[in-house]
Amino acid sequence: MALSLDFTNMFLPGVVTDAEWSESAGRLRGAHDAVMERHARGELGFIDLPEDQALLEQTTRYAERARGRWTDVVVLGIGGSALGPIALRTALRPFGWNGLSDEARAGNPRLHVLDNVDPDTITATLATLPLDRTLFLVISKSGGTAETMAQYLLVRGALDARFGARAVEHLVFVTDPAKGSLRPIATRESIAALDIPANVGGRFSVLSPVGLLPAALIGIDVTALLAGAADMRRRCVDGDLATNPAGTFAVLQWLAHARHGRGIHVLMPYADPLRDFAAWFVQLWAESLGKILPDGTSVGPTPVPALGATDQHSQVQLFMEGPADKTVTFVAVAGREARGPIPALHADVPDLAYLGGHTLGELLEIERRATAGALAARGRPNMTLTLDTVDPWHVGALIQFLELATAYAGELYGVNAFDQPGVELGKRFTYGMMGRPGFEAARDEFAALPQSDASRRI
Ligand SMILES: O=P(O)(O)OC[C@H]1O[C@](O)(CO)[C@@H](O)[C@@H]1O
Repeated sequence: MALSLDFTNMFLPGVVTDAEWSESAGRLRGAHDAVMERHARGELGFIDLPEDQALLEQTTRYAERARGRWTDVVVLGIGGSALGPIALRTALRPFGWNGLSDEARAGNPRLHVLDNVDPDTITATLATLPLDRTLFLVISKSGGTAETMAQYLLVRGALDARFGARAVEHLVFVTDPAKGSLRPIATRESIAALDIPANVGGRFSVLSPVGLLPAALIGIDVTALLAGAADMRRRCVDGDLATNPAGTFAVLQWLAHARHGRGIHVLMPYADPLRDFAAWFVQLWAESLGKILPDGTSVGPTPVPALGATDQHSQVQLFMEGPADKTVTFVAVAGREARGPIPALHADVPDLAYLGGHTLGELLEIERRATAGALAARGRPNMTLTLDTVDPWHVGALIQFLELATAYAGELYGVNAFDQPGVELGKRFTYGMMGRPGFEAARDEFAALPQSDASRRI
């Protein structure tokens, strides 16, 4: 099977029981029906993205026209508008844009994703780019996020100064079809603009032009990406616990948390190309599920990113012997056993000699199995998602798997997985302090908070 989930190690003494598992069948059916009802009402557009031919064509047509013109593509965005493009770049153009030789890039541009407003990073990036050969993708669902707008203003200033009226040729916006500040600017100035459907939220948008456009521009097969996602969508077409992999994952995570206090959910790929998927998953799981219930109770799991084997020498000590409050989901990649043969040298040095004749691929997979076994031996629940290979099809399937699982988990936790009210207060304080009109009350509310106390500084 192209993407499989082994959840044997969730059924350990003191963790998920067979009785809980059987009882969960109805629970998943309820969650699935609730998700599908919202979808039928026109919400949760992420479910339609794998089969949205119009958006795929919009994207590929733009990428075709751009072919050969740019050496560098820069995404301006943050959160869901940056983490998806980064995860795709790392997975499918491995070793980073700057690690690929010109030949390996086969004429495709390099992809940079700003993802922050650190002045040093942005200034340094802009200073090194060949502006005349650089395309900037301004990606924002809301079309108004402060960080992205600030990045845009900086870039726009540089482009205007250099190219005058032709600056707009270096820009493409990816945003809501109607709302936000970017759309009217695009219309007024004839800047190319691609759509994020109104019913697709930022962290669920990687399979819209948010992820597809940067991916297509650097030569990733976005048709295969969507085909893999569509296949996963079909596998999750009903709410049957025996056949729905995303539902199974969501139910197990929820049971481990709600029934057994395992609310820290580690995602640990054993494959460098998938390392940034863990960061993408963190936003998806955290921003979707960390919420306040109507009765005032705060709920939600805490996602933690990790990387195998690297984190075996860092976080795994905590996973093994720290508080019994975690689940670990490994992501394995099959079929790499022959890769990276280790030379048989130093036959007289036992600490080295046993490695000779094995391969790096074998070592990595054995280390993953050893860690999973060791955790299980200590009663620490874990699962393994296995991809046959890391290619666009499998990455698309992985994305749709985790997005559907998040939607189901929202129902199981009893929260709306598709809003993020908790980030608003900090934004209002920022606007107030930055002098944005209409946010004077927020500025005053912030000023009235207890201020930093000199006696508590060192
Ligand atoms: O794509 P936008 O609208 O600029 O939002 C960026 C990010 O900001 C948030 O709205 C809040 O953190 C995320 O949900 C979103 O991914």
